[in-house]
Amino acid sequence: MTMFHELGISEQVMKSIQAMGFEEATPIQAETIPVSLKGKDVIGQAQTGTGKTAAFGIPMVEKIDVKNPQIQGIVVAPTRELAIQVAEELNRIGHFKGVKALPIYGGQDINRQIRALKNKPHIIVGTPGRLIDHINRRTIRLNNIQTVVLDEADEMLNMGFISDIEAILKEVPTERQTLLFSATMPDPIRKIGENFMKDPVLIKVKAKEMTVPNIEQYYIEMHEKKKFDVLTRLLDMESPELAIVFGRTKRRVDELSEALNSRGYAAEGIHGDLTQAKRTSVLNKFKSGTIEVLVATDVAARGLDISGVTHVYNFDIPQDPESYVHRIGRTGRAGKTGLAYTFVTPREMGQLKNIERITKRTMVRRPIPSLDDALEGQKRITAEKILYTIQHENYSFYKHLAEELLDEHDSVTVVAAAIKLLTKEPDTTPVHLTEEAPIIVKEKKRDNRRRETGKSRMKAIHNRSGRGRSTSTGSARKKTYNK
Ligand SMILES: Nc1ncnc2c1ncn2[C@@H]1O[C@H](COP(=O)(O)OP(=O)(O)OP(=O)(O)O)[C@@H](O)[C@H]1O
Ligand SMILES: [Mg+2]
Repeated sequence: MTMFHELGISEQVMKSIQAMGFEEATPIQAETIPVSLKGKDVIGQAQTGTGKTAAFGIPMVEKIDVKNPQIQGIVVAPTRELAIQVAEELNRIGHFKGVKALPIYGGQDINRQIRALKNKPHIIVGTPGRLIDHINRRTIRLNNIQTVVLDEADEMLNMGFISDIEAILKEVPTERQTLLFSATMPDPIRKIGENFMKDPVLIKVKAKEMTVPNIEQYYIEMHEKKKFDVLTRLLDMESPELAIVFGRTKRRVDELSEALNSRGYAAEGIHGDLTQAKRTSVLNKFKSGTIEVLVATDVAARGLDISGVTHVYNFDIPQDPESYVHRIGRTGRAGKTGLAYTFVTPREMGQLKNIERITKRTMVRRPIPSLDDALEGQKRITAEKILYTIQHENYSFYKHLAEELLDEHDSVTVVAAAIKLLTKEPDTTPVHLTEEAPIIVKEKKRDNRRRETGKSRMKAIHNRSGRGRSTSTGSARKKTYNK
């Protein structure tokens, strides 16, 4: 256990940390903050939701000279929403010191950003495309930058972004400090990152698994056509506080959110083809609980920190193990618990095994839930609501009517009718979903990372299916197990 004041942090920043409600430093913070304060380049890898933002944010803010009006630090992030979130966190950390961070991202009026830049932010948090735009217009100058952070570094150094990153780093003085952070860091990508760094210190918070232990991980094998019913049954059974459903494509996300709405769920979609205004409004509605299901492409997979996300559903299995780690990491953050379900078609079982091998964690097989399971779940929720009302609310106003009803009917009849009225019965409104092609991986594809013998692979398969069966408790579940 490490307290923040043991890490050499100034009084002003300590005040912010207290105001943010942080008591102890998380392991990645305890390990990286002292090294980073010494000015060393750092590659920091730790599981999702373990406070990597403050791990780079605290030393970054410490290094800023508030009297210097030039941009001294830059954070590059893969999505607009993440850039906004990271800038917010840096502003919180920098509050008492007077350090200002500004998010710069595509889809927002560039002139508005140019005006905001006149306020002389000390740190810019940007998405690559828009940053390059500003560099080319000479509306931001990076010649005084001392610290560069690549958040979600493996994503930023991947094919889609690498040339942008190179273009940005060309503008930054070479005698800078460079920090790379992510929950995942495949070796080949880490090596690319090292080319941009000076004697980097690799700080990897030791963990047996790549995913957080407090996320329960399940998979359900089913045919493509069954997926939507399974999703709605699970939502009925588990009534998540907030849930994220990940789909593979933008079309998928649009169709899924429409289908969920037609069955009475408050859902909206987020993906890269929507206007920024729409993306922001959907995300805000989700944060405030106006919508309870966010349907998303991988645009929402990385970095987003939304409290209250209790469930993640991979409606389509992710393209790669890293995406899996980040998607499910939207729940189970900062020590909270979470549940993750992955839907897998029979032809995609190879991909599931790949994910399990790379994350070093097995998912527990779950049976296909039945309509009865869904109804039972909703009935239980009604009962919980009634009990809560009995204990915590004032219902004396309704007692007279209750007595009148009980004069004519027995109590079980009255209560059963009331439960029926309060219970959302499973809705089977037909919906339209275009089929997605399955992800078929040859088992050998990623074996260069961690070779596995045929024998141990068989053992893994055997263990998993064994565990799946032992978790199917009720008879209804057992019946549907092999559907
Ligand atoms: N020392 C701390 N004590 C308590 N809460 C903390 C601490 N550090 C960070 N947090 C909180 O934990 C949550 C997750 O932090 P953060 O978003 O930085 O995680 P992350 O490691 O960057 O995750 P991801 O890999 O998903 O990006 C945030 O809500 C943050 O405020
Ligand atoms: Mg993060």
